[in-house]
Amino acid sequence: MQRIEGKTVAEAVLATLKQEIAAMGAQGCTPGLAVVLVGEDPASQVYVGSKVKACAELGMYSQKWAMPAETTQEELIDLIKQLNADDRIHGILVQSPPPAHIDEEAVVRAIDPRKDVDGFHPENVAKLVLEDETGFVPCTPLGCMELLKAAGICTQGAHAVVIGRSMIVGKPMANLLLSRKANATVTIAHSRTKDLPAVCRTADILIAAVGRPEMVTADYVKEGAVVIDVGINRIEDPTRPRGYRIVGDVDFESVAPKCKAITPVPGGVGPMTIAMLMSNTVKACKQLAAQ
Ligand SMILES: Nc1nc2c(c(=O)[nH]1)N[C@@H](CN(C=O)c1ccc(C(=O)N[C@@H](CCC(=O)O)C(=O)O)cc1)CN2
Repeated sequence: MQRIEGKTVAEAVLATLKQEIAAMGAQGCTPGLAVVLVGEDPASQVYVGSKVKACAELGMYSQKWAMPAETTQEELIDLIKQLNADDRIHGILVQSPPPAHIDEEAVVRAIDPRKDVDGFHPENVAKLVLEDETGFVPCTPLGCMELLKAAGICTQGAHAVVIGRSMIVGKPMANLLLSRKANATVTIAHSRTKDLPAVCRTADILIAAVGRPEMVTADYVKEGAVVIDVGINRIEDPTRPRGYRIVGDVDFESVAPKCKAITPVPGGVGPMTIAMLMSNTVKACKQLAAQ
């Protein structure tokens, strides 16, 4: 069994980006990212902190906007308009999920698609489906594809099963696997799929993006399959100093012995999400500079 170390792959991606950013800076073009957080969700605060830290480590410009939970939709969209017009900013993202009173779709539509480094804007969704590489692909599925590549997993003709149909992971993941580059045969499964374990057992590559702690057990996995665990779930654990631990959607202990390769949680897909965000911001900077 090969353990796919996302942390190591992410570090390599970031090291390459750091050199590229230094060269861009010498040409007078430093990529800039604006990260917007509405509310005080503890996990979101951690992720936003990691994004700003990654920018600093790479020599990128960043702005962090921490707004109170009661921020109105109008105030948030006003900020986005301001960031759209700011030449120092090439990438804009609003940390998800926002508070319930915010219409996330309307907020995403307000972002200039050329600065939508999360790849959530309908224009970028369309570009992914059309395989137009000028668009931005959501960071987590993009990171999963990089992990498959780094681990030497061939997707050509493979049967990939994606569990989950979210706009952030499941749907873009399926599109990437289906693309003419990857050429996988793709099944998208979800909570209403009949006999989910049986469907998953047909997968050469199983992508778990359900958001349910350790739901995918050994009976979901074919012998020799590749398993990519996208889940990041906090579960209570009084033995830990923080009072919780992070587990994936896959029960690693029972599944790993059956796998050809598997990603751990933590240290698998999560760090790649941040690395791909940095990569998308560099791409946005280059594309905007070329216009
Ligand atoms: N606007 C967005 N919101 C959200 C996205 C996104 O891509 N754009 N993805 C997730 C959260 N996320 C980044 O935003 C993210 C999640 C997890 C990790 C990560 O590195 N996890 C570590 C464990 C971290 C911990 O201890 O808590 C790991 O897996 O090793 C990075 C980014 C939802 N929202």
